[in-house]
Amino acid sequence: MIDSGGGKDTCVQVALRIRPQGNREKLEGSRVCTSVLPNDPQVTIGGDRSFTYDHVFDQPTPQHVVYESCVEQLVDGLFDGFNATVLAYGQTGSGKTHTMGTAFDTAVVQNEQDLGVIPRAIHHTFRKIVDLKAQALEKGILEPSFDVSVQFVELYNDDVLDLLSDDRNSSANIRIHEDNRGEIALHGVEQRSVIDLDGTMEILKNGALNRTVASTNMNEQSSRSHAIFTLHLKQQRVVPSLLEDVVEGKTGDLEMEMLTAKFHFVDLAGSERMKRTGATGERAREGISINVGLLALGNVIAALGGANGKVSHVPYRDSKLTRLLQDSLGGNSRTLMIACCSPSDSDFVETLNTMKYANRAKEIKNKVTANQDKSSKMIGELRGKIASLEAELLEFKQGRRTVDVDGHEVVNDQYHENIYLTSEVNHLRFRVKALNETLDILRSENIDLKAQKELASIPASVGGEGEDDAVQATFRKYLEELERTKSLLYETQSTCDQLRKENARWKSGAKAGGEFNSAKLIELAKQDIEAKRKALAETGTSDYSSMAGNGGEEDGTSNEADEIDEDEADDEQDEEDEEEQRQNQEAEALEIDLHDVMIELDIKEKLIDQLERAERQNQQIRETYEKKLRELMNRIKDTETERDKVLLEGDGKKGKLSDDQMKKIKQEYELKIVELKKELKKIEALDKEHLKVIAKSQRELQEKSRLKSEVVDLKKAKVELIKKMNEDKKKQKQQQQANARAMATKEKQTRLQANKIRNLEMKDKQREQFLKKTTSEVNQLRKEKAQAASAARLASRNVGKPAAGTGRNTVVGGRRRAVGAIKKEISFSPKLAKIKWNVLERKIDQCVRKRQTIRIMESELERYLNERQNVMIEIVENEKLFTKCQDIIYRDGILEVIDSAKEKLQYVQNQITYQQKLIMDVDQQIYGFGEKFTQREKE
Ligand SMILES: Nc1ncnc2c1ncn2[C@@H]1O[C@H](COP(=O)(O)OP(=O)(O)OP(=O)(O)O)[C@@H](O)[C@H]1O
Repeated sequence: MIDSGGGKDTCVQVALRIRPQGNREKLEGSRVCTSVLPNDPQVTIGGDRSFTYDHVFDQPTPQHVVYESCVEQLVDGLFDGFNATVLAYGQTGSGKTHTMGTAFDTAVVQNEQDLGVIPRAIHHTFRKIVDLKAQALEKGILEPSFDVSVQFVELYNDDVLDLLSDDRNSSANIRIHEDNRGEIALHGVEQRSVIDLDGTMEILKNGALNRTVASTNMNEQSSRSHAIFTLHLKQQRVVPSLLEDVVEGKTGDLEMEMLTAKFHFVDLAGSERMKRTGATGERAREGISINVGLLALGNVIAALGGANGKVSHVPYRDSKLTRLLQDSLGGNSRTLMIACCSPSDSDFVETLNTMKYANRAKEIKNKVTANQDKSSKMIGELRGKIASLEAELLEFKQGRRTVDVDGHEVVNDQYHENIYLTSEVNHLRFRVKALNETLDILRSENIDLKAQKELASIPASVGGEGEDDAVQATFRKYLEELERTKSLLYETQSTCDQLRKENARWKSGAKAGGEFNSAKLIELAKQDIEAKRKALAETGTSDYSSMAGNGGEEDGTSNEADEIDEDEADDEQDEEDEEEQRQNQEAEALEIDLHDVMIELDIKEKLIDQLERAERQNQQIRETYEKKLRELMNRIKDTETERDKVLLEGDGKKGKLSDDQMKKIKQEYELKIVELKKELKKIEALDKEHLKVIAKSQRELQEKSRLKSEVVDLKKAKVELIKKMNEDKKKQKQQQQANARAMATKEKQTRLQANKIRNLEMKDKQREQFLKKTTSEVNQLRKEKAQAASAARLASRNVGKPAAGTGRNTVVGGRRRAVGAIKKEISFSPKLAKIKWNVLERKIDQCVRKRQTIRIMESELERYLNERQNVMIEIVENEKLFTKCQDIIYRDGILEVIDSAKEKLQYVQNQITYQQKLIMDVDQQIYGFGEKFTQREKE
């Protein structure tokens, strides 16, 4: 089972798949050289060499078993944000494309059982999406949203080609990019969004058919490139851990999280031997490129699975293939390598190599973590915060909440008071309406009473009751008219009062030159605009001149030689920083200017608005005046005619109304007319005054149009300024990009230099250690020599006076030690180093010779394999001849030939087995020696 990961070290999983023997192999008489024990992930090759992997699939294993055993769980992990990679490796024709499921044949409809890993994974992904959505619906929570997209590229002759692009030559724009989290991504490659199985399968099929394929001796449809199909999955879902809490009622908040993961399906091109594939020309060139890529991959695997798990330098950058697979090997990905091999002994060497390659890959440790977007969690929190703050702000705006002098938040009483007062106002409005209605009733009653009173004061009429009613009605009419005129007069008076007040305010404003003097304001604004415009023009020219200056400087800089000198690099860096700072300052200045212009525009527009409003007001006032004048004049006219009519009627009814009464009525009317005329005069005077105001506003209007044109100018200036800012920003961006490029090159060079320095330092250290060791050895020898010399001196002094029984022995012993020491001194010399060197050379020579032996044995094996093929052909042809031939004598002869061919076949087969065994033995020896050699080197 694949580990769950979670930031822990996870080993690369390895599965070995042995394909069934092909017809050609059977015809050639190839024997099966691999054996797998049932229910044991172990494979044995050549009878006695065994390898153990995470999974071993023998010849008849169907596609779904491979998928379900080791790929399905990787697809499941994709939905928890874990990256995954499936890597198919193996010799040409070993079944990689078949296993991955990209062997599409336009003529043949693929059987569902034959579907490989990729189609099954796509199917699984879309089925899981539907299931997860249904589960969410069932639980009554927010449905997760998914965004699936695919990429399909091939690495052909170390060029990355987009298999989904119409332009096959677009590789120039494709870049391999490593982001700051160390994730590898391809830029310039089409990433197609997909929504269902059919659409994705169509894309996969089209891409696979675009892949470079050619026929070789080993495979009819041999892939000539490494292909990488990538499935990207973006998922937004409710955080599952919190979901349980919500279901249990512990919390009511659901949090969303964003998960991203990618699944690389890598179908590597098969390793091949030119001799066997028969590749020449273009095919040979492709073969070399394939092998180079695989060799680089092998080096990366070897470095990652290094001794004791210590990884020093991993040569990812040696090829594009390894660079693209950087995440998958030693990075953040659950990786499965499916090593494909042939069971036939004719592919013995390749199969053995594949098994060794896969064995090394088992040692690689990846660090797997879920790609969860931490910011999505934060966004949820921030959204909640914004909502509560908005609600709070609304309360502040409404005045419900305030802050007291101590800075404490308090709920405002005024808010409640306002609500109370608003309801009171509504109530009072209602009351006013009711009172108005009562007033109307009282007024009409008053008129009735007045009319009755007037009538009572008139002596009893001659015309009887009917005539009295008529007179009362006339009185009523007059009195009503009188009341109406009175109320109109009150209204007009109050309007006049208001206008008078307003006029006085305007006048006082004009006198004081206060803030309401629009003419003055406009004047001020004009002056301001002029000043700003001048300032802007000056800034603009200075900007351009400074920019031009910069351009010159830049040219100068770009022409400088690109020497890798640290001081120079620092200076350049400083200059670049200064330049950047200056440009930033300029941009800031421009932005301030733009801000000022915008404020100016705002002020001007507000002014114009104010003027327009004043103009509208004037117009309205003027219209009201004119209306009032018209009305008053009409009313005077009406009252006059009414008076004349009443007097005439009074004349006609002589005897009914006395002269005094007539006079009184006349006087009343005259009085009214005089009052109305007075009013008219007043309004005419006001009208005149208002006309003056209008004339003034006309002048202001002219100012306004001037202002408007200035605003247009200012807007133009703003557009120009924005354009200029954009241009500057563009230039700045280009400059920054150029700087970044230069920096990257410098960094690369620095890195290279650092590497060089490190290597040299290491060598120095080694030399130092060697020197130390040698010096201590020399010192030791010197010491011994000195001891020997002193012993010799002592011995010579003691000559002639030997100690009883020991004298001679001591001398001899001393001499011997001295000679030994001298011998030792002689043994440490260039001669000794030469001997050591020779040993080393011999060992290297031995190793090379063993490798050469393997090569010879391999070609010998190949010779026997060819021979077996020929013998098989001979046997088959003779058997055919035998069945066809009727002649008994001739048939006997054929039988004899067949028998001897079979004997030869047996011999050749034995030779093949022997050669394979030999190869394995020597291979093991070299491996062992190689280990020892490395150890010695370390020592
Ligand atoms: N497990 C299998 N069952 C049946 N047939 C298989 C199996 N594996 C491979 N084959 C057949 O073997 C042939 C070669 O397989 P395939 O093209 O997949 O090899 P390959 O490793 O991709 O080769 P190359 O590296 O040259 O592209 C094909 O005809 C394929 O159908």
